[in-house]
Amino acid sequence: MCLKDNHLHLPTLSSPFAIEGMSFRNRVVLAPMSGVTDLPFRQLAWRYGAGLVVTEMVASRELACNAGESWARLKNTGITPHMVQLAGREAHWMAEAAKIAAGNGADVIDINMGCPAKKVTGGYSGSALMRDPDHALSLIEATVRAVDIPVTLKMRLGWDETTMNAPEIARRAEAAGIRMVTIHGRTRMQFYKGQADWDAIRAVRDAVSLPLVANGDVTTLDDATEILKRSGADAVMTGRACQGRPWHAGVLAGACAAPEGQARLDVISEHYEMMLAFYGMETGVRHARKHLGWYIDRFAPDAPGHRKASVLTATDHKAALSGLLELLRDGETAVERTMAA
Ligand SMILES: Cc1cc2nc3c(=O)[nH]c(=O)nc-3n(C[C@H](O)[C@H](O)[C@H](O)COP(=O)(O)O)c2cc1C
Repeated sequence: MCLKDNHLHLPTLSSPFAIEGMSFRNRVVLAPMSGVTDLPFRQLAWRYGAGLVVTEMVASRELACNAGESWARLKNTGITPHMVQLAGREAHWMAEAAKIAAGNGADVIDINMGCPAKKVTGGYSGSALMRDPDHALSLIEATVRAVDIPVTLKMRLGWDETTMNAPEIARRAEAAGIRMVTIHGRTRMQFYKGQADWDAIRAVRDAVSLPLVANGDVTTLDDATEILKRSGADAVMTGRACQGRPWHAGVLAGACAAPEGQARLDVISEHYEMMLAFYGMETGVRHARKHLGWYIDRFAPDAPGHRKASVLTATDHKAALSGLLELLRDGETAVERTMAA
């Protein structure tokens, strides 16, 4: 297909798209992010109009053995479809975990083959699986066989620049029954360095006819349009750009306007309360700190260090929230003053 044709057929971000057996309300997907896209965050992203949201990765063996925080990661209320991401290195545990997830309300299982973290790749899961496509395929086949809900796959371009095997794995995954592939346009060895290579994702487009989601450094509407054009993908996935603005995927999809002023403070307060309710007071206060930090960095970037630190170290939830709101109000006043000058 020539570029001109491709441009003419560029899908609109706000339009629905489908995988076999299921359709999604638009083409902007919130990326799975461990420690970030917990249930409160996903609920907000969903309410503001993200087309699809994905849980944090759930370690398959832990889930099957009832250990760790896996069960909390599996929870869902009010989001349809419920897409659960599983990570693991053994076909047996992936299959067991997939059955548990499906039995507990998952509508889609996503297999994580993209995580670069040493803790994960050291255990030969995440992107390490891309180094051994035969083994990766055995995991995929076992997962697909275990459940009768759609199974999707998220991976990188390859392990490093000499082994860009995403097209080969995608082709084999399609034959094994995978229903959608997401590609982060970096290799594992790049971690998060440099720019994601949106053009390189096109090699996967050319290899499979599955629905394809393109990911990596999508922040603005222009980025979202450009990654679709360059990769030939059907949908985009955005991750870090949503930190400190859970509504952002919905904004990119044209489903909502970014909240401003008091409306923004209200969402942020609600997010805080949701985290306290989800994790319990003590863990909630600790867990919420990274989100508060992102809100401050985004909306009060010039906040004095000592005020930011006092919000982020507060152990009392009321003190943390009131300190945060004060900082954000001051941040807005500073922006208004700059604009008036
Ligand atoms: C804090 C953090 C946690 C992540 N956790 C996961 C995860 O659990 N599963 C996964 O497939 N990818 C994970 N990723 C990768 C993202 O899903 C996404 O592929 C990557 O951030 C690139 O997209 P972006 O440039 O829009 O952020 C994580 C990324 C970040 C920054």
